[in-house]
This record gives sequence, structure tokens and C-alpha cells, in this order.
Amino acid sequence: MTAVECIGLALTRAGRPALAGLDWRIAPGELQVIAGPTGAGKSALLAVAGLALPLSGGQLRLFGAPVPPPSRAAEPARAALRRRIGRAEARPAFLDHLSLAENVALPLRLAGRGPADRAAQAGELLDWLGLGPRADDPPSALSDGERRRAGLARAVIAGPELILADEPSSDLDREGAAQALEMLAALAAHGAAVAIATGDADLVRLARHHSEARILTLTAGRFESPAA
Ligand SMILES: Nc1ncnc2c1ncn2[C@@H]1O[C@H](COP(=O)(O)OP(=O)(O)OP(=O)(O)O)[C@@H](O)[C@H]1O
Repeated sequence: MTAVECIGLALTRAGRPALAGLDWRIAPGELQVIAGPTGAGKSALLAVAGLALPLSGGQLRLFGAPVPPPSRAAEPARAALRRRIGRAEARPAFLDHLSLAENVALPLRLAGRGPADRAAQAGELLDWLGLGPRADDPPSALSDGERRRAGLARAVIAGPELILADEPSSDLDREGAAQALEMLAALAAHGAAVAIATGDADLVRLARHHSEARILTLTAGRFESPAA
């Protein structure tokens, strides 16, 4: 089974092709780094695969089945698929009336987990990411790099089968970027399909040291070499 399979995927944004008929697949346990210049379509690909943007053409399959196109009738099925996906967005948004720990634990709340369980898991993850002392703060009190790490924590906390991390190393120093990559690689080793989009040459260099990481280059809405 593939976690994501795209065939001839196209996305038009503002009248211009952001994705130009690309083929891509990622399987459970795989770690892929999608590199490429700014505007290449990296974020667009992760947004389409994460059901945050509707595709304009081609086919999208998630977890082995075709994704129903957006409609009111299809929304429960699409929402169920989204719950299997952890998206760490390039600019994560948080709810400022909740603490950082509560924000990070939101996917667990959606999964019906109780408060003690949520607090314990969020605390552990925040500690690991060096954000433990900020757990009770409002997200607006965080630096950009701290927000980035918190976004990553929220994306992975519920153990999603597919993790889509957009620019996970932006605003992080080298040590923080390496730590984020280690965490994502560990989750792939535990069976998640992990796709990282990045324009950060340092992160690509770090990823090359991971023998299991596959590095793809996206240019002008297409992969440079066959991706599937
Ligand atoms: N909100 C938007 N509205 C319209 N077009 C957009 C929007 N966001 C991105 N685009 C366009 O879609 C194309 C792909 O952009 P995308 O953000 O996916 O590229 P990227 O490879 O992630 O770039 P970056 O590394 O700069 O984030 C670009 O031509 C971009 O101008």
C-alpha cells in the first residue's frame, strides 16, 4: 500500500500551474525530502496531498484508495483521511486562548483522548523539543523557531500514518534542524510515511547522511527525476 499516490497531479493557482502533472508516491516507513527552488510547488504538493487544497487535475490516492473530490457529501470521508495525516505547515497557526501544550495536544482531543493523557503526551513531546518551560505560555509569546517546533509537535502527537512537514527547519539553528530531522526520521523508522518539503540546502545536506532518506528535486511543478 502507498500512503500517497499522485498520478498526473495538476494544481492551478492564480491562473498559473503550480503543479504540472506530476507523479509521486510515498509508502509507509519512507522518509522523503522534496527539495527545490522557491516557487517550485513544494508547499502546493504537500497541501494537495494533505487535503488542504483541492487538485485541479490528475488523480490522488491516499492509503490505497482514491480520494473523493470535495463536496458536502464527501466531507466526512475527507475529514477521516485528514485525521490520519499530520501536517506541519510552513506558518503554523495556533489558538491563543489555549496554552502551548493545549494547542499541541489538539489532535489528541479530536481523537477523544482524556485531559491527563493529553497533558502527559504534550509535556513529553515539548520537553523533548526543548519547549517544556513554555508549555503554559500562549503561543503568541513564542519566537518563530519555537512556533515551528510546536507546529511539528502538533503534527506528530497523534501518531499519524502520513506526516507532511513543510519547511521544518526554517527559523531553526543547525542543531534545531538536525533535531527536527532526527524526530521525523525516527517516526519514519516506526512506520510513518514522512515527506519533508524544503528549500534549505543545509537540511538537504543533513538528510543525505540518512541512508534511508530519499531526496527528490521539484522544479516548476515537476520532479526532475522519476519520483515513483
Ligand atoms: N496563495 C497563493 N495564491 C496563488 N498562487 C500561489 C499561492 N501560493 C503559492 N502560489 C504559487 O504557486 C506556485 C507554487 O508555490 P509553492 O508555495 O508551492 O512553492 P514552494 O516550492 O513551496 O516555494 P517556497 O520554497 O518559496 O515555499 C508558485 O508559482 C506560487 O507563486
